[in-house]
Amino acid sequence: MSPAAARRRIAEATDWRLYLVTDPHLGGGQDAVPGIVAEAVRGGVGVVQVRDKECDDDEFAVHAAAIAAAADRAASEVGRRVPVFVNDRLEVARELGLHLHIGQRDEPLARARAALPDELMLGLSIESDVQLVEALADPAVAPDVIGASPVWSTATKTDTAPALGVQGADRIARVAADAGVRSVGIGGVSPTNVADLATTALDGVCVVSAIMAAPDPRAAAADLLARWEAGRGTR
Ligand SMILES: Cc1ncc(COP(=O)(O)OP(=O)(O)O)c(N)n1
Ligand SMILES: Cc1ncsc1CCOP(=O)(O)O
Ligand SMILES: [Mg+2]
Repeated sequence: MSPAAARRRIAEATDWRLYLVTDPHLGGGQDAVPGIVAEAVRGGVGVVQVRDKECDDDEFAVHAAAIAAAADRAASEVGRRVPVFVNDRLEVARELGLHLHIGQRDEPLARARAALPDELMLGLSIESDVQLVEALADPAVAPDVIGASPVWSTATKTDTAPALGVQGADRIARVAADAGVRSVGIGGVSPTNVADLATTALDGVCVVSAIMAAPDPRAAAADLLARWEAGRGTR
């Protein structure tokens, strides 16, 4: 099997329903994050992204390696595979052999795809229909997953494009699905609105504060997943 085919297999086998993006501030500091991630995986998180906008690449690499090890251990306890993405930092993703998520103002898509080993997934933030058309134009460099961003405005990240809303996220998810690309919705997702997104064509939701700031990350993850499933049932 070619590395690109292996990557497609990983994307197909991944449970995208609940995707956690880490935040050391909300989690009580970098050292607390691996434990939170492990608990969140035990609660049902299927994908993790390591995000820290402040530290340098060397510190980030140590932090990401600790999170990836914690996610792996917790995933094997529950008999699953949980892919780990690095936010923004291409060189760290390459160094650690982790997947990469980039946004519209990060490394250009074609350059990131060319620099990332073929077996590693590439995620891309999509803020508009036009951005998605551009991202899908060349299947050789198209992302493996997109983050429809932001669905709702959020205090966790204020330098975002205007909110897409449920309908905007659904429109983007449908176009992505037609191209065989997975999609998750990010921004303001909480227990009170996750079921609304489950009625769309999205493959899942992506959260930061709903898990990182929760008193019990495992219970928070299980609750979000149960509400997603309940909403999915009404589709
Ligand atoms: C899954 C997912 N979707 C969107 C984003 C946002 O990425 P970006 O716009 O590059 O912003 P930062 O996260 O880098 O501040 C994401 N991280 N993950
Ligand atoms: C990283 C990111 N990208 C778009 S919104 C966002 C933050 C989402 O955080 P929360 O889940 O706490 O609203
Ligand atoms: Mg980014």
